Amino acid sequence: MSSTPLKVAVTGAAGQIGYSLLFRLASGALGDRPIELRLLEIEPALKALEGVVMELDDCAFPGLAGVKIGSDPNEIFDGVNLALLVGARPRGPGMERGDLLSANGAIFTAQGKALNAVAADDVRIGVTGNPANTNALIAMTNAPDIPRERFSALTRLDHNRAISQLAAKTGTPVTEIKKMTIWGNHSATQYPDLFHAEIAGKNAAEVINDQAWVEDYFIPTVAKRGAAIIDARGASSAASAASATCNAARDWLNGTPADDWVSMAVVSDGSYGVPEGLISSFPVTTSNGDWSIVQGLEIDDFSRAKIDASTAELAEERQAVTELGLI
Ligand SMILES: NC(=O)C1=CN([C@@H]2O[C@H](COP(=O)(O)OP(=O)(O)OC[C@H]3O[C@@H](n4cnc5c(N)ncnc54)[C@H](O)[C@@H]3O)[C@@H](O)[C@H]2O)C=CC1
Ligand SMILES: O=C([O-])CC(=O)C(=O)O
Repeated sequence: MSSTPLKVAVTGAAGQIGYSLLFRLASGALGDRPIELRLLEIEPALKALEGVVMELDDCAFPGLAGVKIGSDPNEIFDGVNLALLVGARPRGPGMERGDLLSANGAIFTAQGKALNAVAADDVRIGVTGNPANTNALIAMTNAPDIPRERFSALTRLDHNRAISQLAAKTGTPVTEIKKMTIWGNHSATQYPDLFHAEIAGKNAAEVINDQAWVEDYFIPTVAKRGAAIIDARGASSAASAASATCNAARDWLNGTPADDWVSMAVVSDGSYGVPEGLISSFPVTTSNGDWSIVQGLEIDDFSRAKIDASTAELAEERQAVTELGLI
């Protein structure tokens, strides 16, 4: 393992997710390698961010090699190996993700360009800020010199939510649930697919053996969990989103176990009929910082319709940001 610190940029670092994410990263969520944090915020939030940095200092984290803050992406992204793009306008009560497209498009255009100009050659970019898939598409398109495979949008929170629901339903530890898949968009159209998942080594759909539960409870509970949390908390999920952001980055950099896979929204190569170029969630394995889409899964008519509906929404979002001139 390299002892040179991994340079990790976090945008929106003074926000809700940032307040959980920074402390997880600094305490070793990505592994034993020390990290240097590069924190990007808008000018008015820098004072609050200074307070968060005081708290990071006060934790005396052994693995935190340095912290730099600022509002200029060209300075903050300089030489970064990992960029976690969290900063965006979050959804409030009654808002759909479409409302966020134009509000957030400009942010991801500028950040894509800055990453293209100054990030390290090995940079990996994870987008958490919503609408995450399309924000990642905007950043990727505005960073033509960075390989497209280096961009990913977060569907790991949905993946974790799906695992948790299956664990609760079957009384099984979460560690026994493997090969969960989220397909499509990080939105209410996403398709949490348990037909290839395993519970203690057995096919999850066969263990559950209750299609009505899958259709009427499992899928909507996972897909609408974000809205349920906003409704209950009056603010969108933050600690769980930070946790999933760490899980996704750790697995991307360090690899997935041989008997499992994870869900990541990555650029489609046309696999499973998902239109080429969309950033859509797939089952993936990772190794040495690279991902590959798990191939050869059988997709029945029920799953096909669900995947198609979510990817159609992604194609509409792509069309909308094309018309806005963002890509
Ligand atoms: N993909 C996922 O699973 C999830 C995504 N989210 C999304 O994550 C995003 C952040 O959520 P919160 O932390 O709760 O929001 P927040 O509003 O608490 O924090 C966002 C921060 O981003 C900053 N920001 C805005 N424009 C920026 C820019 N151009 N550069 C740098 N920073 C900028 C704001 O000043 C603010 O501090 C939202 O878009 C939210 O919808 C939230 C939960 C789950
Ligand atoms: O739903 C939202 O706006 C926040 C989010 O992405 C989630 O919790 O999955």
